[in-house]
Order: sequence, then C-alpha cells, then structure tokens
Amino acid sequence: MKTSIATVSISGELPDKLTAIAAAGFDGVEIFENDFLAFDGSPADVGRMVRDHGLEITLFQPFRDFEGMPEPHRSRTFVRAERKFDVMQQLGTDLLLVCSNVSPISLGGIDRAAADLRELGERAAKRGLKVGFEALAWSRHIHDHRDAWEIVRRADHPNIGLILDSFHTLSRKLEVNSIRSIPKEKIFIVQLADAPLIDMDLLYWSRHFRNMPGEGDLPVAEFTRAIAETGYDGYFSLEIFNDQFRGGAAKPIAADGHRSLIYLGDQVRRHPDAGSLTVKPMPERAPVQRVGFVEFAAADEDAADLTAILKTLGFRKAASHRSKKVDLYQQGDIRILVNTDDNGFASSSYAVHGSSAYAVALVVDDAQQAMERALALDAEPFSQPVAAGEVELPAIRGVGGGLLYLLDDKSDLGRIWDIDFEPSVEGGEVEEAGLRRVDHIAQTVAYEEMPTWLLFYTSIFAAAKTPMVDIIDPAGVVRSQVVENASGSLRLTLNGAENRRTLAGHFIAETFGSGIQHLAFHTDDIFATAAALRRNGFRPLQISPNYYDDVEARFGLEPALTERLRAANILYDRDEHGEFFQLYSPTYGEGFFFEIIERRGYRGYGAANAIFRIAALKKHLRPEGLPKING
Ligand SMILES: O=C(O)c1ccc(O)c(O)c1
Ligand SMILES: [Mg+2]
Repeated sequence: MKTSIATVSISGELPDKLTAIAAAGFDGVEIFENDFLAFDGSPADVGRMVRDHGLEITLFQPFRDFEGMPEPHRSRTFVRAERKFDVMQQLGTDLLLVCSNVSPISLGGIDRAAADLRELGERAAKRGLKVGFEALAWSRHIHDHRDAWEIVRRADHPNIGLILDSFHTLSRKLEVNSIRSIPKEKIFIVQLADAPLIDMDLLYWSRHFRNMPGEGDLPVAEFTRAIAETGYDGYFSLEIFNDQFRGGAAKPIAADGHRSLIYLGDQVRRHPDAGSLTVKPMPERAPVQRVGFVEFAAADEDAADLTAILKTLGFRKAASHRSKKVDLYQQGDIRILVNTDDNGFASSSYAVHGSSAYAVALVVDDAQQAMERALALDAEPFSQPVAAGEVELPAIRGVGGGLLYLLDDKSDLGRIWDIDFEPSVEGGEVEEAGLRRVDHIAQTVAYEEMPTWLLFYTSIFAAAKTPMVDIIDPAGVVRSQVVENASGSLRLTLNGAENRRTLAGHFIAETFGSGIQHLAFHTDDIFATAAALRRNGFRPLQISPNYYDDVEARFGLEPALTERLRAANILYDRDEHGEFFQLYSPTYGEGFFFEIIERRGYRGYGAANAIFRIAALKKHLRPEGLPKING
C-alpha cells in the first residue's frame, strides 16, 4: 500500500509541510495549488524540494469548473488547463485532479462532460500527462462517483481516469458496492478522509471537519475494501480539510495520518476479499485483560501526602522494589506504584510535570505481540536500564509523553511482583475499603489532541470509541470520549479541554501537559465502601444538597435511598442497563482526584452528574492545608 497525503492536510508553509510528511513516512504528496502559489520558488524548485525529501508528487490539484461549460467559457477552460499542464511538467507530476463543476453556469449531461474530458485527455496525452475526474458531493450536476465513472467510461480515453474520494461517497451514503466493478486501471488514485457524523451542509462539513481514517465515524474501511476488491494497489492519499489540523503542529498530525493508513491497510488485509492490496502483516489488535498498575512519580515530600491519601482509600503497602525507590500499594486487583527514585524516567517526568500518574500498565494476552503491533503503527518505544535479574517491561510513549507498559500473564512479565519486588512488612493499620479494580482511567488532553489519542488506542488495542459527549464545566465545555472494550476491562476516558478555566484546562496548564487527571475504582458495595473510607479518615467531596432533591424527583427514588446518598455524598445515575453510584475525593494539587463507583449494570460514566461534581471539585482547587499532588 503506497501512502500519500495532500499538502492541504498539514499546517505551516510548504517546506514545513513536506518535512513533516516525509518524517511521518509517507511515499508521496499531493500538491495543492494554493500551497504552491503561496511559495515563492519555481515549480521546478518545488519538485526538487519534494524529491529531496524522498517523496513523489502523486498529483496536482484542484482543477475546478471544467466540464460542461458553455462557450466562450469552454474554450477558456482548455487554455487554463494547458497552463496547469506546464506547471505539472516542471513540478514533475503526471496526474491532474479535475473536480466536478460547481459553477451555476455549467451545463449538465453525461455525454457533454465525457466529450470535454476526452478532449482534455487528448491534450494531456500529447505531454504524457493524465487527468483524474472526481465527483464533489456538492457539485452542480455530478455529485456521485457512479456518474463520474460513467463519464470517464464514455470519455473512453487512456489518459482519462477516475479519482475516488471516500468523503464524497460516504458523506452521501452512496453504495460502495458500485466501486467493485470499476476496472482498476481506470482508478487513477484514491483519496481518503473520515469525518465525525454531523448533520450539516456537505461543503462546510468537508472543508472543516474531515479527519484521518479511524478518527471519525464514516465506514472508510468498508470503502477501502471495495477499492481493494477491484485489484487496485496504487496510492492511498489522505486529503483532510480540518480547521484544527490547519492550526495544529505539522509533525504529530502527519504522524497520525500515516498511522491511520497503516491501521486501515491492516483492517482491509484481514478481510478475505482484500484483493491485491500489499500490506505488511502485523499481530491483531491486542485484547486488554485488565489494568496492571498505575504508577505515580513523586518526590519524597509529595509521596508522603499521596500515600496518606491512598491509605485513607484503604490501600496497603504490599511490596517494595528490590533496587529502586518504588513502593507497591494494593487493594483488591488494583496496584498503585509510587516511584520516588532519583534516577530514571519517573524522576525526569516529575521534574517536568510534578507529582503525577505518569505511567499505566495494561495486561494484554501477549505483550510481545502487542509491542510488535504498536511499533508497526509508528508508536515510540521506550526502555530504560534494569538491574540484573529484573524484568524488562516493554513500553511505548503515551499521552502527555507518559508511559504505557505492556504486560501479560504468559511470560515473566506476569511475575514482576515476585521477581522485582519484596513483600512489605508494614501494614495492618489500614482498613480495606472494598475497592476491587480500576474501572476507568481519565486522561485530560488539549481538545485538538483527542483524535490523536483515540486513534492511538483504538488502532493498537481491541477497543472502540464511544460518541463524544459534552461535559459542562461552569467555566466552559469539556469534550469527553471513551475508549472501551466489550467486557469493560479497558475503559479510558479522554477529556479534551478547550480553555484553561475549566477544571480540565487548569490541570493541563498547571501540570505542563496532558495526563491522567483521575482514577476511578470499582466497588461492589458503595455504601459499605463509603463507611470504611469514613473510618479511615477519608473526606469525600461535598455535593450540594440541592442535587439530592432533584435526583429523587428525576428518578423517583425512595426518600430513604436519597437520604443515604446525601449522607454519604454519593451521586446517582441510571441508564437502560442499570444503576450507577459515584463518590469523589476532593482535588489534590492542580486538580487530580479519585473516584469510586459502583455499576449495577450501568454502562456510562455519569456525564449527567459531571456539572455538579465539577462545581464541587473546583471549590477544592488549591485550598489551604490539602496535600499538593498534581495529577
Ligand atoms: O473542497 C473542495 O473543493 C475539494 C477539492 C478537491 C478535492 O479533491 C476535494 O475532495 C474537495
Ligand atoms: Mg478529494
């Protein structure tokens, strides 16, 4: 599978775009005319610059409002085309993209358009060039790839072919089966883009909201499968018009694009009708069994505060690392590591972000295979020296530059607690609170980063993303989207902050980057847990009494239940699957907190309660006397 991306997809000046595109590993690049026009070098300079980056120019575009023009406009279009052919020859590309006409004066008619294209094909052939015709979803007459194909078929010229673009086909919900019968030689190139499902004007949707395959909601894999079934094995080229990408950083966005194509190729390859698509095989998406541990980096002073909080939550110090200053706190199946070592990645993470949960370990079926897949998908590997006899944990870089460790139960990785740790003699004074497992890990990122991490997690792990929900903070909106698997053993919530006055935005700003802002633990009995926490000296987040009157009325709760909720500061929600109970800690430091939940069948995350608990949490932001633990 040869990969390409249009310059329009990436922010910056043309040289910056090309550098980012080449660094991400693409084979080719579509030169958008505006990027070329804004650059003050000759077409030959641009061509040389592209090739110096090891890239091929896959096409030059767009050539607009060509077919079906009445005279005298018609003659003018051919003069215009000849000028573009001149540029292309100097650039060193042989393919021009003609997008279907949007001009109000254009005339319809398949045969008229076919005749125009045939004539253009004759002119292109004289120069050894080719023309690909693409139906824009909002074009005046030709807005369906089936009509565009019929025009190309009737033009019947070797230098005229079809360009398919997933957005135009899928935004109109056109039948992708119609692609399967197109001869592969007549598909000159395939453009790919995804988009979130939003009900809006097609042109506006396309020009502002496209995103990388896998980041949106369109069935791009199904579209690509139909292409592969024709036997096409040419370039797959990303063409992403997106406001955030235009304003974002070039390198990570280009890297996301490359990852999206590799992931897409892998999805198509796994299908029996994948045709002749050449894609390097890789292990399948890693099934996640559970969260292995969450690790905090801290200095000695903050560590004392953190462990004091962990103890009020019922965690017991269970073991200490044999060679590093790392302690294991455990309760049920939850393992929290507190790393105060002066060496290694934890200490550099502490130097940048302060105390934070900088690493997470996921237990997968096979850690080596998961690692292999992650690397095939351009993940950045991480390793640091370990002492003799200790287990080397495979890891990749994750959100906010933190670490994502991969463990399994089939190798020594499943025995790290025996191999690397010594049981602790301390303990006893803490009452266990019935916390059983990590329910979810909430990571706060800048809003623009959300697609990056959704793609990262869903391409490497067997998990899906849920639709985006808006979380209302008194100071703004935070967008939340969940990556989860069917069993619920992996649940990651990603919260995208748009401004720094929200609790999430404050957290990012004050801890110098994205990261884990809260950890949610599951209990089988929230009331028993609340009582045990109280005995341990834990102070729950105080919820407004007004909330309980409303919740009783809304769900028709028994007053006795409402009273118990109110007394324990427990929030309540319900969906079609069951009931949900939530209890929060106050915030520590710049906004980190713990959540305790009981799910009685409920599948969501309590979004309806978010406004109330955020308001309460913000009251605790940096109060006197609370420990300073940043998330
Ligand atoms: O938005 C547009 O005009 C436009 C131009 C060229 C394309 O290939 C396309 O998909 C859209
Ligand atoms: Mg296109």
